[in-house]
Amino acid sequence: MSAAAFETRDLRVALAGREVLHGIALDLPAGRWTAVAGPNGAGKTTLLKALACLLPASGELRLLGRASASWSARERARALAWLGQAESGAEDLLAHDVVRLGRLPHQGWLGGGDADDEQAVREAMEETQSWSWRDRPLGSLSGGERQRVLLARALAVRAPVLLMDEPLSHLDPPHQADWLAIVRRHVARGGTAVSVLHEIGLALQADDLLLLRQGRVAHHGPCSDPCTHRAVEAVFDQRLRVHAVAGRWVALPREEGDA
Ligand SMILES: Nc1ncnc2c1ncn2[C@@H]1O[C@H](COP(=O)(O)OP(=O)(O)OP(=O)(O)O)[C@@H](O)[C@H]1O
Repeated sequence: MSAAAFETRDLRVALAGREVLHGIALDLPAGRWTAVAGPNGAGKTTLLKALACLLPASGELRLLGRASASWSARERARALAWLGQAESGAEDLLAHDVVRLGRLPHQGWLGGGDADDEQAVREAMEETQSWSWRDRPLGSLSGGERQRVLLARALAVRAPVLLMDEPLSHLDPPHQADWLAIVRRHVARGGTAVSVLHEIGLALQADDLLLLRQGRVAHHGPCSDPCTHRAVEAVFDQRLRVHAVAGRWVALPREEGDA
């Protein structure tokens, strides 16, 4: 798929009277995984929320080729699944019911899922290995278990576009690897994934890397491109180095005296 999942022109967001995104122009391709990285406060979460229409923004925003404002909330909720950072609430809801929320955009106004909804919920919970604690309240789960339930809720939407802000928080290395496999399967099926990741080594496993700094795009390019690696080093003030290890890219902190 070659169309853009998101196109923005002069996208601006102000929070508490201060502009924090300063005219972002982007084409994020569909059918690829884009990781978003950059220093603290660069505007990564704000950009993701603006793409999801969770924040008011000015400028142009198109989702899957159509002006974002022309989508109804329901259409958008079917097209775009959201996994936010440190989501709270719904502590008393059972994990199973939390994941069922992901099916709401597909259900009639009277609610009540059908067999297809239940199938989507079960598959999403099995994919994130959270099915076995489906009858436990969300508030009783560990940070990593909870994150897997929330990921299952996003997957249960079966949306073509997945937007995830720090999806790996609390996940141990095996479940980080499972998350990578889930994202790759989504993309292999033609889906689009955009994820904010602080761990640069993991971000460099995406197809493309979008680097933000001070509310502006510092770089946008393929993770395999050496220019992207140099841009990563620059955006973090040369405080890390990108190295090739066993055919993958890793970013290691650069200490005083390192070459
Ligand atoms: N609710 C808010 N009100 C006012 N300013 C905000 C609000 N949320 C974020 N900001 C500011 O907007 C800027 C961008 O914040 P944002 O959370 O998008 O950055 P980020 O790149 O995701 O940061 P981090 O890596 O620390 O999570 C920061 O300067 C932040 O202080």
